[in-house]
Amino acid sequence: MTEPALRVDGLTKSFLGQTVLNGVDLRIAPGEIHALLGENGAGKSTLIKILAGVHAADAGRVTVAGRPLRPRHRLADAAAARMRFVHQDLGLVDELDVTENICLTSDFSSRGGLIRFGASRRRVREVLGRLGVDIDPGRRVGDLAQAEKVMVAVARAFSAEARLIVLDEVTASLPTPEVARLKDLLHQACRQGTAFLFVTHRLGEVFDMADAVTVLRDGRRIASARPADVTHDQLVEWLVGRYVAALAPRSGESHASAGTPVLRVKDLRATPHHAPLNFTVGAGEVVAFTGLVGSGAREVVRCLAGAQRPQEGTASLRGRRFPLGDPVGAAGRGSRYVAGDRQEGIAPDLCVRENLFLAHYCHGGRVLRPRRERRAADDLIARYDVRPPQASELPVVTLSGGNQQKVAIGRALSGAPGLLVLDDPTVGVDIGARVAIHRLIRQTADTGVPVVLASTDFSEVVSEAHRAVVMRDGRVGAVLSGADLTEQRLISESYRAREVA
Ligand SMILES: Nc1ncnc2c1ncn2[C@@H]1O[C@H](COP(=O)(O)OP(=O)(O)OP(=O)(O)O)[C@@H](O)[C@H]1O
Repeated sequence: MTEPALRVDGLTKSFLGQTVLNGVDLRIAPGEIHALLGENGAGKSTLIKILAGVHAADAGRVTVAGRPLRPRHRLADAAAARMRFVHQDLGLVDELDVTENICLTSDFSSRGGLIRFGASRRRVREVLGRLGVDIDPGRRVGDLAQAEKVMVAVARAFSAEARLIVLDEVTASLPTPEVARLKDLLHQACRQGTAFLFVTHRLGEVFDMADAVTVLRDGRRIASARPADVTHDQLVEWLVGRYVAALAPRSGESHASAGTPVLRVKDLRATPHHAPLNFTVGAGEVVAFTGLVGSGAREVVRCLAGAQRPQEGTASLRGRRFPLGDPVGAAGRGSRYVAGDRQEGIAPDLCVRENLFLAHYCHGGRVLRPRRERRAADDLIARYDVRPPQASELPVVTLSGGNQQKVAIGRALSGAPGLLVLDDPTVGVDIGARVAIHRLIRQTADTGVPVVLASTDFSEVVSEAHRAVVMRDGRVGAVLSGADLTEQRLISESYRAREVA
């Protein structure tokens, strides 16, 4: 009988007396794509870090292709067992080309101590060819689209003759069509015997890509199954511990029509590659900018938030000049921003409570008495379901990634914003928090606040936006609303724009 590519038995780990993994078992067959699901803080990253040798388990055993790793194994042991890890930041060097990035970890071809660049490039071309990836090995990685970067990172892991590749939320900010390209690549690698452990919060990807799925909840393995044998509702129940009707997949709903335009943007060119863009957003309207990665949608939203300086353009909010590319000026007009990049969104040296009140104090809010501030922080933690519930005084960096995102959202929504600007607000958050965040965005919009959203998640765009602006190469490809705003149209318009350009 073939040994599993990975076998995990009774893995247990505690941090500061809190049990984070509790006797977790896992089996992954060679050539299998195995999805790992769990709410924020369920223990997925901790499991992966133990596999990688970053954290030592308190108990349990890891066996790779029939050979047990020694207890408290190190990074080098994981590498020797041919496990490779692709994290969300991908770990690529933008300044180097594809060949250099791939050979950095899997060795350059050399003779007599000298690197043979031609031979290295040929080898990389052969690896990319085996995976069906059409990227020139000489291209600078910084010039690639995000989906291509993900493919280079997977190819790099694959080229090291990996037996098991762990993908930690690498699809989190990839739009639906680009996930389909990644799926083809994984299937190519699987045919050659490589197995994948694949962390995602998108249940659709489990049904679309995975051969098997394991669900963790509060550090315990709740179930493992084949996606074909379970329903969406069953997965949700395993994830959150009960059936929650609100977590069923939502299709586009007819929103109340938007009010009169309050935000007017004129001739905005976010970068030298953008065409001038004119748009308005009504009171209570949610306008989404979307498209394939690199379409230029995100930059438009970042200019509004002040996170990026535009080339040119002017704006007004409720009749008053609104500064573009000026974070302090934008905040002074009541704009609140949730950054897509979590590193940008939190102050890592501060605790959760301090992070929650950062915007309040930075914008001249009244100083609260310590006890009142602690109580208010606890209320926000409960409202946004930040875990653990006693997180108030913990350093924010000890929270799981998704819970850090909930803190950033809580900070933006807690005041009374005059404009809400969101960049992929639900990346990395679990489905329960996603529903809660969407509800809060809608409640905020319902009070007359204009909302501008950049999102790579087409189902989010369909369910939350009144209007979607599909961009490509810094230009508007299409504007969709009402019955035209469907995932299918978003996909076809994203690609149609590419063909037209
Ligand atoms: N170094 C650490 N010190 C203290 N606590 C930690 C540390 N790393 C993780 N934790 C805690 O362990 C728990 C599990 O975190 P983990 O990052 O594994 O969750 P996750 O399932 O990956 O969540 P997410 O989906 O948000 O990434 C969380 O409660 C987190 O606060």
